[in-house]
Amino acid sequence: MKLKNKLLELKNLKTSFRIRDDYFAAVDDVSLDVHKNEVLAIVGESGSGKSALAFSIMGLHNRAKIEGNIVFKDKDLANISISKLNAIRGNEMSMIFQDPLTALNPLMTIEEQIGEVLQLHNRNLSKRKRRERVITLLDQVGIPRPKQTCEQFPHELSGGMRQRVIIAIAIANSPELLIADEPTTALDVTIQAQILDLIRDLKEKMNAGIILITHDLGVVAEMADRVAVMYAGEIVEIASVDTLFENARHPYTRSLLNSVPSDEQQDTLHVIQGIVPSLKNLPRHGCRFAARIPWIDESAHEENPTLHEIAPGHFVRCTCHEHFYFPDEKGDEAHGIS
Ligand SMILES: Nc1ncnc2c1ncn2[C@@H]1O[C@H](COP(=O)(O)OP(=O)(O)OP(=O)(O)O)[C@@H](O)[C@H]1O
Repeated sequence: MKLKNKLLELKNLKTSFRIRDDYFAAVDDVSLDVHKNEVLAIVGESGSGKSALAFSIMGLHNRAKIEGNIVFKDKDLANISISKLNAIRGNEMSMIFQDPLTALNPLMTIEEQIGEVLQLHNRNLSKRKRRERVITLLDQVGIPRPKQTCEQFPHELSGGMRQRVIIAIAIANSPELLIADEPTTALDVTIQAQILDLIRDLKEKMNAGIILITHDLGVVAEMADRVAVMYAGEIVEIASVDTLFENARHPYTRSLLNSVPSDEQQDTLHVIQGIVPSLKNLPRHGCRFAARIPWIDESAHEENPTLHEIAPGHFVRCTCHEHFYFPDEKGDEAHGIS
């Protein structure tokens, strides 16, 4: 796939949190690009660093140490003043948060909350024009009675409606980059499909670049152009969505895909056991996934694993993928760690 119009470039991004007297990297040396009119999905288990990555791009970590570069349209967000960052956030770049209740102010009406974002980035907007724009946005995100909803408070709306309001806020100023962190996790399937349609519209009609963080590989298959797989703070594989589903290489990606039952695979479902270690206990040297595939010989791993471009646009970390296999269901004791 030919990609142009780079919108965002992360260069060796490292986000570390302080635990007692030391810093521990939750995002470790991540480099990736996002382009206009592209959905880049970021997948990985809980604790792999997806939200920490998103919050770093938005500059929302209070006390984390951020190293590396976050280049958005030629500005390095990791190294600009908070006032310059505030002019970009909610305007050229915005985020849909996981939990609509905590992201909305319970004491403000829906009109006030959306109006606030509009006003912040366009002080000359008259009250009448602002209200018109709020109503248009609510209509655009599929809220059936926008005028009535304007007067309501968040607790008066259903989960699906609240999530639509969050999206209306996120797209209020037609962002060029949108980060959606598990935007549909809490919603039922029908609402989920509608919200995903809205995000797709934003990409296609407004030419936006979208980072979609999700656990759900079905959502990835439906929405993504490219996929980055994160494990223990690192990107372990990046590929186009078709390549990822047809020819995933990294043992972690393969086990993620293998944990989703498919029609052909009813009898054998090899799930690699264990979880992402806690931040303090992350392995910092060698292949971070090695402990979860102990039946693969140590010599298969690189000493300092890097991302290798094994085909155009397809990057895989470490050489262990060349030697990886799922242990036979019967016979092999080393089926995973518990
Ligand atoms: N503010 C913080 N202080 C200390 N550790 C943190 C902080 N935020 C996140 N972490 C740790 O960083 C690691 C990555 O967390 P993160 O929330 O980014 O994972 P995630 O992949 O988004 O998980 P989930 O899918 O559950 O949201 C975890 O070990 C988490 O406990």
